Amino acid sequence: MAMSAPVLTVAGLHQRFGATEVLRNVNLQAHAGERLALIGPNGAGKSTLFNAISGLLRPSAGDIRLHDRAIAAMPVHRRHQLGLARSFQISQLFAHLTVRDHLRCAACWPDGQGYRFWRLLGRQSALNARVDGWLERLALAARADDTAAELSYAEQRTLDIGMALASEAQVLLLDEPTAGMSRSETARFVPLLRDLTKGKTLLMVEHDMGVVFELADRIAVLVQGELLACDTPQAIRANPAVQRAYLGQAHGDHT
Ligand SMILES: Nc1ncnc2c1ncn2[C@@H]1O[C@H](COP(=O)(O)OP(=O)(O)OP(=O)(O)O)[C@@H](O)[C@H]1O
Repeated sequence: MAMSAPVLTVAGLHQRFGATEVLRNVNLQAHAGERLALIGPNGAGKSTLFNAISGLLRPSAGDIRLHDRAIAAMPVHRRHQLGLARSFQISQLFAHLTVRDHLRCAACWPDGQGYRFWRLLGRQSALNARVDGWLERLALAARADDTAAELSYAEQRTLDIGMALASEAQVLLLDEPTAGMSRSETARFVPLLRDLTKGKTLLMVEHDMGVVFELADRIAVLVQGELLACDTPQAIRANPAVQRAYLGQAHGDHT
């Protein structure tokens, strides 16, 4: 994995809000098929980094590259067209649209048709077969004709992530994927997420250290806007600077 060219590169990233520098010279790479978790204390700059990568913020300085394309100045939809999708902590679903129709919308995206043609495309059997496949993989087949509002919170998160996957995004940014879930929902969701995202490049912000250590291939630790370390879970667990800055307390709290 370390030999492959990075899929996502953050290089020398700075983010200032007025006089306050919230991110300072952040350098990060994610490789194809790698699951990278971003952790750090409250206010460390995790959401700010996510916002810069997904396109909600224009960095003050530095580069963000998707494969070899510079994306730091691109609007969100262009990044999505290039295969970068973000799932939000609060699901971005339409309350009255069914699960099947959500997935149908998302599955139209790679055909380059845009959302407005989804009704027309819905008649096509290839698209329907693709959507049926996603319903199975997401374990949402029994909920296909229910509206998003009728789903449990965990099912809504699953659908939200499923839409990113159905749009054939290769790089997924997941904003606290298990936040708000009960322990049993999290226990069911983590293996599902692992299975669904196999082969995808994943960058996630997650506060639950149990989830982080179970899912991540590498963990990036952000402290006060600077990247303190980025390494395997074992190395991060053993890193004295990380323990001092954050993990000693947080790991004990969450697991
Ligand atoms: N638009 C903004 N304008 C000014 N300051 C901001 C803005 N957005 C974030 N900040 C500040 O930047 C710092 C980092 O915030 P950020 O939300 O990125 O941290 P975080 O690591 O995601 O925290 P948490 O774990 O609590 O979500 C905080 O001090 C926050 O107050």
